[in-house]
Amino acid sequence: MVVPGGASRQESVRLGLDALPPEYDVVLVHDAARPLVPVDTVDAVIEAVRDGAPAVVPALPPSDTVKEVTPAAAPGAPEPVVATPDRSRLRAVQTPQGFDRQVLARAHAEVTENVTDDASMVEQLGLTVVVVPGHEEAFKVTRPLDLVLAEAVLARRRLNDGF
Ligand SMILES: C[C@](O)(CO)[C@H](O)COP(=O)(O)O
Repeated sequence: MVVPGGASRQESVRLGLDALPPEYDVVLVHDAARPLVPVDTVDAVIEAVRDGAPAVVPALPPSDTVKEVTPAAAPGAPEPVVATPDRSRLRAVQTPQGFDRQVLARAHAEVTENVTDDASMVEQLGLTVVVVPGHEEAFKVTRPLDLVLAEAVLARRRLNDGF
């Protein structure tokens, strides 16, 4: 089933949820921009939801040190650093994000502010979101270099797996 998207990522997810037949109680929200996510990652997300987690995200520890900044005083000016979060507690989150259907529906009914992922809406309900291991091949293909990497991943898969 294909449903026309909305004006925002949240609205598109909500429209998809509204159209979902009643028999499905686990819902995955995936970025089309992550076409190479391995099936094992998808399976791990589904399994964690089936095991009782209200919301599950695949994620990787960042390999860079991450800084929090304040916005630059003028466009192009250097940004002042305000903090360096402890990297061992940070995770770079991917998709598909998995949800108990009722929980995701409640999040979309109650949370109105703009967010960058659905799991953060569940966090705002005060429910626990859990992390399962993500995969380096689940990166977003949004920049020219990502396309080069995607082609390399596909070439390796063709060589190793025949597809
Ligand atoms: C959901 C997401 O992929 C998690 O990293 C990310 O937030 C999506 O961001 P986008 O700007 O909507 O691609």
